[in-house]
Amino acid sequence: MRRTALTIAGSDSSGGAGIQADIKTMMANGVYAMSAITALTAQNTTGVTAILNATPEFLGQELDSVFTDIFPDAVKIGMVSERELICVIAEKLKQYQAKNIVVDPVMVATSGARLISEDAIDTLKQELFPLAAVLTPNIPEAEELTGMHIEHADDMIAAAKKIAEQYHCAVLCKGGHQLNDANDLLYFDDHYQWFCGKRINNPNTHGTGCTLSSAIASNLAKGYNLETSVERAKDYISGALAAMLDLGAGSGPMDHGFAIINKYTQEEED
Ligand SMILES: Nc1ncnc2c1ncn2[C@@H]1O[C@H](COP(=O)(O)OP(=O)(O)OP(=O)(O)O)[C@@H](O)[C@H]1O
Ligand SMILES: Cc1ncc(COP(=O)(O)O)c(N)n1
Repeated sequence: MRRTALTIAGSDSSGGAGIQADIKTMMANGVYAMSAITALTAQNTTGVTAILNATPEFLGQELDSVFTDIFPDAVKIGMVSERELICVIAEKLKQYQAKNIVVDPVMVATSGARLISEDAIDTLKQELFPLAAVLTPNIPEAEELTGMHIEHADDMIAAAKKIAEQYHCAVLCKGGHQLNDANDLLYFDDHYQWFCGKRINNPNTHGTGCTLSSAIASNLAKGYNLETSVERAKDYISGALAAMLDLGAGSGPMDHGFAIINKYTQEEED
């Protein structure tokens, strides 16, 4: 039977991050994708110009519609910018006993735009983190969550441990951007494991965080354990970066469809 996954996140009009990246990733990873949209963003590869949040009532109705019909085998949570929206998500996830929850604590876009209000970060920690199977902060997010300064690989271990112990969940601290790009640290069950990838020299990294967390959720939905899901997700994102899609004037999107070459696309590609 086809496995299913739900993304609860914001829409990116340029299609490289957010809901659009999540759905493309889930499809490319072989699961049926569903969405509950928390916000519309007017955004492209150079920046975010406007954000329109869903109302908490509407988000609740989206979640009811999904959970009462096609129950997701995994849930990925991305951009949620307001406290009331976070509370509705937590309430519904508990009500429906959602499983395999991956929380990407999205705070700032690659382009620099802030995607969560300051006061919502505490609510995110209190309401959503304890429900997560795994949290996937990047280095600035891990710094914000711990108050620590992360400069070396050892700092990533210490920060991930601190977050994991505080919220009783696994933590994948992503090395991207600042430190060592392709090396991510998974802290779980009182130990850690590095997932080392080959750094791909591609400036187009818009949506890497969304893509990685959705690929992890997809693999959890298919029944893989956490370590295997992270390994497979890294393999997928490396392929999407290595395809060297080059679109837009800023940090462009990856090629989420790099692995889906079939009779409908082959003729045009040749
Ligand atoms: N140049 C690169 N080559 C290979 N892998 C990369 C590269 N840059 C990032 N990654 C990988 O992409 C994944 C996402 O990490 P990253 O730190 O970019 O997340 P993020 O900062 O949340 O992303 P974003 O905010 O851009 O969406 C990680 O597995 C990371 O190792
Ligand atoms: C709707 C939405 N969600 C998440 C991100 C973060 O992705 P990135 O940091 O790659 O811009 C984004 N830009 N837009």
